[in-house]
Amino acid sequence: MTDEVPDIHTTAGKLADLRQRIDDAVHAGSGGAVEKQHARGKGTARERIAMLLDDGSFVEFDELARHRSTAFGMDANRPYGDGVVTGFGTVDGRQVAVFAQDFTVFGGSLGQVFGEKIVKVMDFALKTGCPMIGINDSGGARIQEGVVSLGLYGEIFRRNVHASGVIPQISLIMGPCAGGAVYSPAITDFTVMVDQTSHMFITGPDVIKTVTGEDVGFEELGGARAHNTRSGNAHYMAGDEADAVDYVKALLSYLPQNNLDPAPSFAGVEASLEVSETDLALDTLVPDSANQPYDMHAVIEAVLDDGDFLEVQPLFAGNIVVGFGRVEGQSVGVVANQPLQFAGTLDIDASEKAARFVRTCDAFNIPVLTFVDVPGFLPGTDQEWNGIIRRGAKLIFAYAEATVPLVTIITRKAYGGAYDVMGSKHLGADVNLAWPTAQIAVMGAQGAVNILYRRELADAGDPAERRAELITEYEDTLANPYIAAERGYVDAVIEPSRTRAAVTQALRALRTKRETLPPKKHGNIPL
Ligand SMILES: CC(=O)SCCNC(=O)CCNC(=O)[C@H](O)C(C)(C)COP(=O)(O)OP(=O)(O)OC[C@H]1O[C@@H](n2cnc3c(N)ncnc32)[C@H](O)[C@@H]1OP(=O)(O)O
Repeated sequence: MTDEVPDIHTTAGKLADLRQRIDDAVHAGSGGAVEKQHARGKGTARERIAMLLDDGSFVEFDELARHRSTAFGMDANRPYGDGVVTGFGTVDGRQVAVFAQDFTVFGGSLGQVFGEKIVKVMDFALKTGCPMIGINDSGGARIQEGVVSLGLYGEIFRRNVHASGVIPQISLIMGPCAGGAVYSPAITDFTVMVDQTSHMFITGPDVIKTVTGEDVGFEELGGARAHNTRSGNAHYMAGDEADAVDYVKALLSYLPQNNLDPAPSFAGVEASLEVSETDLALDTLVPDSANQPYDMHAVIEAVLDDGDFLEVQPLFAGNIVVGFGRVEGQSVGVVANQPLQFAGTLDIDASEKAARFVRTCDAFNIPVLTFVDVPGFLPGTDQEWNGIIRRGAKLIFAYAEATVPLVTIITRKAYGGAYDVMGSKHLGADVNLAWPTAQIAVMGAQGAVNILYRRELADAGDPAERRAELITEYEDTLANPYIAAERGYVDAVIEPSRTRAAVTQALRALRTKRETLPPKKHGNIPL
């Protein structure tokens, strides 16, 4: 831009003045700050928005907003935009609202005007019913503005809560996100972090060192890997910013604009119900030995269109697998026990991961497919004392209150309380199917025989031989799907190769499902 001061008494001058202000806003961060940002492998707020939105679709709000703070000499530095870029645009032609915190201006710290801009765009998303995408890269509450900053955080959290279950909310963490600032992403539906360049924590390494004496670095404490593998706070660990943005776009493709919209569907896709080669492979998937694992991904991919499965939280609680796919072009959510990890047992992390996912699907009108191979809950004092009772109950709560179509397929084990929990008929599933390899019982044969025949085994001449006989008898009598089928607890026992066709037919029939729960203020899910 030229240094020439435009004559604002003329129309041409007024236009030139506007252009100059816009240019100043676009270049609010200093050259040095932008260079530092790029050197860290990070984009600027505007570069990130450009990566997310369809070309030329971005419409900005409050580009010329500036802070009114005078403390600590702040009045000498009043950049346009105040460190956050907000507005709306489209992703694959569908509207989204967006804010991107700009670390190159005041470290992306949140002051009053910054906060008001975010509040405004959130209100816009809620009243127009479009997804809200937040890009976080910030030093947190703007220290110079004190409690006003904290107030605005509270305003944002309240809107996150009110928007929860109404519009999809997705957080990208692309830099620091510390202190109270973490609670906005925590309330949103999905949090995506970038490996090595993003951090989230309530208290940082220095405070931790002072208070507890622990030595821990940023990355170990709150990096993308820590939150994707240990805490479960994040849903995807991206290799870089482009990967993170691609994941968010993929997520959006499965989600409706809001809770009043049906989930996206690619009209005109009609699945063949003929058994295909991929379908046939399922007939030989389950090993003869009940102790041998197999990869549940094979089943999921055989059922979903083109085998496309977008896994959510793939690095956390691998004993349960959750994610999105499509059946006949229609979005579905998948919840599946994974025999490859802890034999697919349910523990606290798996229960909470699946419960949140089922509730996300239910809020956004996405049918849930559940694949069951679960030997029970993970035993141990660690699990009991950390609250597997109340935390495992969340999964029951989530299934029982879900009113979207629920289709459950038992591939092998469905033992004990875990049988009930995993999308059983009794919790309200619509169509329940079992493979002939299903074992639906109170417990596995070993445990059952030890309890039922303790005295007989103690007295037996050859206890090992007698135990083997009793185990076979138990397996032949109880560890199968037919007792459940006799009672209608499963609607049909099907050959594995018929699974895709059976699921497709079930979902076709359930498209018109309407179910409502008794009116109430809200349930009281055990938190
Ligand atoms: C509710 C809450 O949010 S509580 C949390 C309050 N926030 C904090 O405690 C974090 C404070 N900030 C920091 O610790 C560091 O700035 C970090 C770790 C976030 C980033 O460190 P670096 O990448 O080295 O960046 P650096 O510290 O140079 O910050 C960049 C600029 O942003 C400014 N800045 C960073 N955080 C803040 C803040 N919270 N308030 C005001 N200015 C800030 C810095 O003063 C610096 O300004 P300058 O370029 O004019 O010198």
